[in-house]
Amino acid sequence: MSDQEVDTEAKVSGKPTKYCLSSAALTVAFGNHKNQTVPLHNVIAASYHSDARLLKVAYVIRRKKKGHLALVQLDGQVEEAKAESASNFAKTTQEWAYKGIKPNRRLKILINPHGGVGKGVAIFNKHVEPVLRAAGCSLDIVHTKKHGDAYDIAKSLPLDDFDALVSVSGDGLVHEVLNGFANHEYPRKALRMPVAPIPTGSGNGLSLNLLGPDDGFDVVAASLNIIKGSPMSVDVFSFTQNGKRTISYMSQALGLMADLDLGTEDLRWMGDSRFVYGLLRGLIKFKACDIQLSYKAAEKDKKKMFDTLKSRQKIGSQNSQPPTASMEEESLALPESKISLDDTEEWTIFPEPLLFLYAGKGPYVGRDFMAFPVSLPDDGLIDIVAQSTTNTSRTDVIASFGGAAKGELYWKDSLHYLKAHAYRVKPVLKKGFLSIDGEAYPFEEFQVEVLPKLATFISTYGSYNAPFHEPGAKR
Ligand SMILES: Nc1ncnc2c1ncn2[C@@H]1O[C@H](COP(=O)(O)OP(=O)(O)OP(=O)(O)O)[C@@H](O)[C@H]1O
Repeated sequence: MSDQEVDTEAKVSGKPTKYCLSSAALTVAFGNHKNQTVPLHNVIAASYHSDARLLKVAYVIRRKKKGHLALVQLDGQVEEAKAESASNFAKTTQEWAYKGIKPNRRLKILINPHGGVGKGVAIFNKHVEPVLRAAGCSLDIVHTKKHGDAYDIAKSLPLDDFDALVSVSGDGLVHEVLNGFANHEYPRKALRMPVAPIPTGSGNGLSLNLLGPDDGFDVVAASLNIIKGSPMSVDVFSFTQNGKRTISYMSQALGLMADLDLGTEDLRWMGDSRFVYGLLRGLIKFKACDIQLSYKAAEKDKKKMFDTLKSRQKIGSQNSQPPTASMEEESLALPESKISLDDTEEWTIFPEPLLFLYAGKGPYVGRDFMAFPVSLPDDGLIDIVAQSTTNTSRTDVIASFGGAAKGELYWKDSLHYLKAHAYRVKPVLKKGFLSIDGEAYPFEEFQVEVLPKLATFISTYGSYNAPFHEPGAKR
């Protein structure tokens, strides 16, 4: 045992068990079983209860290499002679497991019982609540009863009573929460409240972006993120339509990309497969959506955007900590729009008919589609993807969707990809779908502008966790 290690022993279910703690991991050896080594990040609680001489340790581990995380709670009976060592061990484990992280977080939890295939409550009760309770979090749980409840709760949330807001839902409820915060008495302070998803909707893009493709649908990984993750500042968008401003945090879609979401509501029973079905249906029709797109571009060079992403990934979490706001700043209103609706200076009108327009932040918009692979949480820009119907065939576009889950569409010459400060859409025809963060909005003229670093999510990685490579690159 080195200076950096602490150990103790106890009996778990009558079996002698050895615990060894290093600065990186906890190792547990039960009787003759193989040692279990748990990274400290996955250790969520350790305590010693002198009255019953009980050492309690809780962590989450993957039982199979590619399996989901599962909660392990060890209650070890400690011999009298080992009481002091067990007590020190518990204290040190708790300290090391929460280095730089606030333990026992106070959580406001919103559950949409009807999100996705309607299993949100059951999943929360069985898999999420036990983990959060084992970590000593305090839970204030509300089941939303209708559309709009999450907005109202966020709008009047007593901000000092909670460390984070947890949304047991899909991406739609988070849209409501952020808009509730934007209309709070102290909107800036409200938007600094860290928000984290437990993925139980049909669209769970936010969870995929924060946790990555392997863990994005793992509700225990999402719980661990809530317990151990750090606040990460993110840009959001000001979406103005008919003089009304709404906050969008993820995506705006028109044409094929809106049809596959809003045009497949009747196929909810399919879970997120309905998006794939909608995509194929739309690609076969290959119908242009009649809109005029214009934007204020910041960058169009795909290689440069890719290189910026890679250098940001190298810096990792150092960049992501939210700046602390002063009291005066926190009581300010939301920032005003900087770009007026009639501004045309440095604006470009996109000249081609569009199969779809997709704009947003966060690489994944669904499990099967990394739409914005070079998106960054806080570059102050919005990524815009425009697929024209000229100079490309239906077969080419269908073929290019083969690599959509890995963001490979990005490299196709026929796909226009750019980063912009703002953009504007004017529908030419009357009929169509417009999806804002997966929610239906009127198919009417609108403008979108970036509001830098206004909202806060809880993140384990300090940026999005979406693996994206150059074509042919070694993995
Ligand atoms: N009890 C409820 N009954 C009906 N709708 C609700 C309820 N609670 C919330 N909603 C609404 O359900 C919508 C979708 O929420 P959620 O984020 O959970 O799922 P989603 O993945 O975005 O969409 P989906 O409904 O396709 O699963 C939101 O607009 C929200 O306002």
